[in-house]
Amino acid sequence: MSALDLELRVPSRRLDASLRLDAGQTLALMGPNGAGKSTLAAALTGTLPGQRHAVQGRLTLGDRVLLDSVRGVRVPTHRRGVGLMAQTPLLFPHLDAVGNVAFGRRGLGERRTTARRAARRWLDRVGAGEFAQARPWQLSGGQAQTVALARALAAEPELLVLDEPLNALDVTAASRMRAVLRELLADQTAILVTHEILDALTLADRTAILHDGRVVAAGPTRELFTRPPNVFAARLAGLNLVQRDGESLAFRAADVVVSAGEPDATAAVRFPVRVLSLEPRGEHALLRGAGAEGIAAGVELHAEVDVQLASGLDTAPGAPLWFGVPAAGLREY
Ligand SMILES: Nc1ncnc2c1ncn2[C@@H]1O[C@H](COP(=O)(O)OP(=O)(O)OP(=O)(O)O)[C@@H](O)[C@H]1O
Repeated sequence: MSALDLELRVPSRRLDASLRLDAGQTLALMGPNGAGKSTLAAALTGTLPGQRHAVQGRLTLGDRVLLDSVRGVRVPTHRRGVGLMAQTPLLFPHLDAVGNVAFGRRGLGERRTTARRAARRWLDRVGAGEFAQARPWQLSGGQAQTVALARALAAEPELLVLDEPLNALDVTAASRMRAVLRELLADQTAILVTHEILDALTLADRTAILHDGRVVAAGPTRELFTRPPNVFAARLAGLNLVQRDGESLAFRAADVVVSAGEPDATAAVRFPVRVLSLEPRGEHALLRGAGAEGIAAGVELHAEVDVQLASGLDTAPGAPLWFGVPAAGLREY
């Protein structure tokens, strides 16, 4: 297991990011579209087009320097010890699952029988042993992704980069893959690119948020989303956000008190809203409203309401209601 230390710049894509990751930890890399997540992933694996000129900075993995643009050190992709699991499995169609998984080890000079034996072990570990003889076209999306995971792991990478590995999977296949990843990432240094807060929370010790090519927030995952340090983290955590006097007010849907009439002084802020929808969520319901006037005018706000309470309110689309938030539920950025 190796620690990761990077300071990378890709000027053509406006990426300028520094990150550190302890050996054996998983870091979730999050951020809006175009933030630079895939660019950073490709710079790590050494697969960015025009890599030689495009990427500057320093990258160390364990005690090995993989990139140092000042000293002219650039370790090529196949010698980095960085494995990639991409959004789509990209398996070789002419090889069966074992052949695909063994491929990387063969590339490192291992004998065919030894490589295939190791490949079978990895297929078993990811729960894909039964597909060993299958060709890629005989596999479902989820099955092919598990084979791709086995292939990435079979090369025994010091760092595993997973670029939105659950993206193309249906709900059942994604749940299964999440369970497999949870077990395998426990003692693997890894970077997981994801848009899903659930994946960050279940799979990653730490999370870094990229915005416009910069790391704008980083920390232990649970802490980052429970007490978002800034507006970028608050937005990803799904908090309500309203602008006031150049500041952002953030609050959780669970902290909103919904009422038919204007809230009393227990609410530090109050917003008149028009109902957009009421969506049942077990004992609670998610009430979506649009701010009707004042600082929240036109802003979509969410409140988590008790179904008993919701049943006593007029929640038809367009109905007027009030959202109030006590001081304890407010964060200002
Ligand atoms: N092939 C490319 N050629 C040139 N610029 C690119 C290319 N791909 C992405 N970019 C630019 O690089 C920047 C970072 O994009 P990148 O794809 O890394 O973001 P991302 O965070 O992975 O986004 P997404 O969540 O949509 O995958 C963006 O400004 C984007 O327009």
